[in-house]
Amino acid sequence: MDAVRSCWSYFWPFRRRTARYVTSQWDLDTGVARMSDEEELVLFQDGARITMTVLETGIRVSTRQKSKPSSAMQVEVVPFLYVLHTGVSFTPAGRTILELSYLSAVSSKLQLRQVSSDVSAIQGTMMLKWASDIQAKAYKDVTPRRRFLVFVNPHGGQGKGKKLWKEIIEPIFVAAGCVLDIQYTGPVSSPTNAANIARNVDLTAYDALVPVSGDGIVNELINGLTSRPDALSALRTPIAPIPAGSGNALSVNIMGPDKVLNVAYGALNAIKGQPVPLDICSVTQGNTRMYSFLSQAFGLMADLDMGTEWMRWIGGIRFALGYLYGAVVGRRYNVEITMKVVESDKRRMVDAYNTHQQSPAPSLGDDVTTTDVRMPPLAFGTTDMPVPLGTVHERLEAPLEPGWHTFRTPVQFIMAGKFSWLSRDSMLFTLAKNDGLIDLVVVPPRSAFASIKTVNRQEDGTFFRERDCYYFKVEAYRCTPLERSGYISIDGESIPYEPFQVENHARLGRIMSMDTRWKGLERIVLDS
Ligand SMILES: Nc1ncnc2c1ncn2[C@@H]1O[C@H](COP(=O)(O)OP(=O)(O)OP(=O)(O)O)[C@@H](O)[C@H]1O
Repeated sequence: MDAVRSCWSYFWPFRRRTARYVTSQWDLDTGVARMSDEEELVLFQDGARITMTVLETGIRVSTRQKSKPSSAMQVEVVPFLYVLHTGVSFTPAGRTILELSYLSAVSSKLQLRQVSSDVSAIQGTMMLKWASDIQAKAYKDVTPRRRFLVFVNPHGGQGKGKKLWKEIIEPIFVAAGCVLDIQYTGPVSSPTNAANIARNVDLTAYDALVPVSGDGIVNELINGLTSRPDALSALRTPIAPIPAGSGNALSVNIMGPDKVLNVAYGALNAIKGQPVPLDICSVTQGNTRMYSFLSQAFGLMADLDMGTEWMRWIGGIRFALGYLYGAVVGRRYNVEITMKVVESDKRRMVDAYNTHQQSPAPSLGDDVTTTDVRMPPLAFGTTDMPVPLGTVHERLEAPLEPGWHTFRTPVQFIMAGKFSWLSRDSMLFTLAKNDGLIDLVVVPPRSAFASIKTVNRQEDGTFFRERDCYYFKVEAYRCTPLERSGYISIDGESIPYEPFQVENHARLGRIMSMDTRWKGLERIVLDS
């Protein structure tokens, strides 16, 4: 073999001639599909010659337009993850048709590509094996043809939900052979609100609930599922969010801030993702119990969300404008906050975060199975009951001993959350790990200058380092507004401006994700 190779290189001019011969053969191409011994498949579709070679990690797809033989060949390696479907069908007329659909990453947005080509000239069994091998690699750990209950919010984000669904997401699901039930959601007041549907639907018919929306519909789905008599088993139906709202925080935390711009990636996540556990928080106001999976906000951070609803049409930038306005006006909010602190030392929290990032992600198999399907009782009661005040502080301070602490103090804002990203340009809970605890950030009143100066620190996740950013890991907390009016936001939705209490329930829900870890900073290095 070596001798042949050295002969070959010695006669290099023949190599060039052979190459030319291959090029000229292009003109003689008959347009008949063929497969070489190396399993290189040559197909013809819409005036293009497509050559496919199966590699270890995916398929190399080389496309050349027949009308322009001299044009450059477009070559793309499609990872198996991006392959939606490969199959062979036989027509009544005796033709063999290969169908292959995949997401192409050639342009900045993932694009659906579909090949459907007559491959009758290739032996049928050979073609079947080729297609089924690829299909098996494309769906290595996942069942193909998932059954989805899709919730399209036509009103979500900038009102583009329906268009995104029709033009991008539905074609991808259809190409992947998914079985679809589609519900267009209505406002909370209507019977077609997402919570109502989730409360009543037969969940055994679906592999996932797919909201084409922002976080508001996900919140409604979770509240609908938790209100069922079979709440705990219902919550195990994975939710696969597709970012079509204005904030889309859940999707950012699954896919990362760049991929979240790509709704096709969200569709792929629904098709190929695996369920990962999701903590859910109980929020009580008197005898009302509701659920939150993302964040709770009080003060400026609630005002900039709820107070800018009227600017929804401009997209996510409304949050930035709301923040700037509040900072310049210098609003302060008097509050009493009581919390059960587990950790309040930033250095120790950073160490724990870095250790978590390096250790294997917890799997669903670690979950304790229980026969009880109702929501767990409240460990810390409701706002109707006295809460242990613990040590009472008249001003903010940290670190604190673990246990109950109460602050009575004016604040600029209080925010509690479960994930690093609040939106694709805001990382407030840098140390969050969705790990059974709630990350609670309390910021005292600040000058407009200090607020604006640190805006970019919320973007890059360094805000928690600010001396006046008090960062706590808590099991539960109660927030009592001491002013008459304002906003409280739960997962971006407004609730009455009254005391509210929050406690965490670990791993009750399921979210579909192609990553076993929630997105956040890889590693945090604190200055010495
Ligand atoms: N057909 C509809 N018309 C009006 N409002 C609707 C309709 N369907 C749903 N809604 C309401 O829209 C609200 C927001 O939905 P969604 O989460 O999709 O978008 P968003 O709030 O823009 O996104 P984000 O929470 O990421 O900012 C929900 O509270 C829901 O009640």
